[in-house]
Amino acid sequence: MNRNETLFDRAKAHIPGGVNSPVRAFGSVGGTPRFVSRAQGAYFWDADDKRYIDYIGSWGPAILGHARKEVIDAVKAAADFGLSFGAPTEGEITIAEEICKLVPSIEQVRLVSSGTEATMSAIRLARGFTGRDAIVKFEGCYHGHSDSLLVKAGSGLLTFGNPSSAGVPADFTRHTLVLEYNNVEQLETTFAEIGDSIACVILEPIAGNMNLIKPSAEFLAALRGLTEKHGALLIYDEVMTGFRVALSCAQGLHGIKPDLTTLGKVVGGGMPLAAFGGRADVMGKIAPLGPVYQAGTLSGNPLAVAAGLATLKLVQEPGFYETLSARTAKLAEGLAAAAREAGVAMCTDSVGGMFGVYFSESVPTGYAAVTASDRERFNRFFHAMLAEGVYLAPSAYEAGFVSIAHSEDDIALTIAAARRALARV
Ligand SMILES: Cc1ncc(COP(=O)(O)O)c(CN[C@@H](CN)CCC(=O)O)c1O
Repeated sequence: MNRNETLFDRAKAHIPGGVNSPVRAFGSVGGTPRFVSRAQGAYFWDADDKRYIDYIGSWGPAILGHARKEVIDAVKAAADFGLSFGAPTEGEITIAEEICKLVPSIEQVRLVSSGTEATMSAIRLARGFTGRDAIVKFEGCYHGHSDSLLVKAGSGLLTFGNPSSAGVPADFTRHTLVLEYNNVEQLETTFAEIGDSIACVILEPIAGNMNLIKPSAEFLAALRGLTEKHGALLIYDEVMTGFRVALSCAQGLHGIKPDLTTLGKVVGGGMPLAAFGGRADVMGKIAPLGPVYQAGTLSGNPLAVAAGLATLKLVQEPGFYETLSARTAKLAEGLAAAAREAGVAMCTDSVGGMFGVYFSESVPTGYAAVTASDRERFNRFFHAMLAEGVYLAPSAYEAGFVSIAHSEDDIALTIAAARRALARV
């Protein structure tokens, strides 16, 4: 056995499934997870000291590449002054000011420690602000694992959701309606029927948890118009897209002003920091100002704030997103060209530093199309690329991520590896 296999066996003795987050177990693609021993820039090395070009980047946070010196130094410096105080610090003010400057729809922001906390809190706030219980999400969008969001679509259009996880009482999901992403007509019908009882609609404004799926302009316009008309709040879950697709986030690309936004991943630079924020009148309902309770021992943790501030400073460097987007597009186009040359039905898409690889004839526009793609062929491609030293997301239903540390050479090496891999799948 190699060291990854030995470590996986050892991990399973005391950690359920051997991992601290399910997707890491390679359950969807099979095989043995790679245990990271160290990482630097675009690369990580596994327990057998094999190098991989990393296209997960911690599922989005590592937009600067791993172990970026300025971020590491900021965390080290902060650590010398203490790790956590349970009392306010100036750094929390500074990062709140930076987030509000970069995301104009956010007038007030509360820091938390994970995307799940951010979306759970934003939904509770929307319910508290509107006095309504019903919420709307979309099939294929993931917003973390709070009970009211672990829901699969009900049988009919206006039938509320059923739990998608054991341990979630049906009662906890009976206020959650699950609709189809990009389905404008269904959205219009739903709001016509029950719009005045909907507290909020939450969506990934560019989906990344059913692979990369882009919204149509009509869908975005309908979301904003209908929520406004019926007094429901529009929550943009930008945990993945925030500062990933553009400095102004997905909402800046769309020219849409949501009522609330959730952030995570990039905003914490790889440390446990996430946030929810938006309209001041809505945020004014959150404790200690208002009746909606929310709290956290490690919220606004000084080391996480230091990593986030260092990251937000560096992504504002001139040309950062132009370079990142161009590199990511070059990768996506190169992979698609390699598939055409190999006669393999694989296509790609990208936006900012995110990309999607689909084993289908055309780029999917929603969940049903993604699930119709050739997952088995993706799994073979995943392992062929792993053997080539390229680490893609271990699931056909996840997006990939490029960092500013991925060089033109890394992109060229990846495309060359794909040519060899596609000949074998
Ligand atoms: C749009 C969006 N919203 C919320 C979350 C939950 O964030 P966390 O609780 O994992 O920090 C996520 C988490 N994303 C997954 C990647 N598909 C995290 C990886 C994992 O679960 O291990 C997200 O993508």
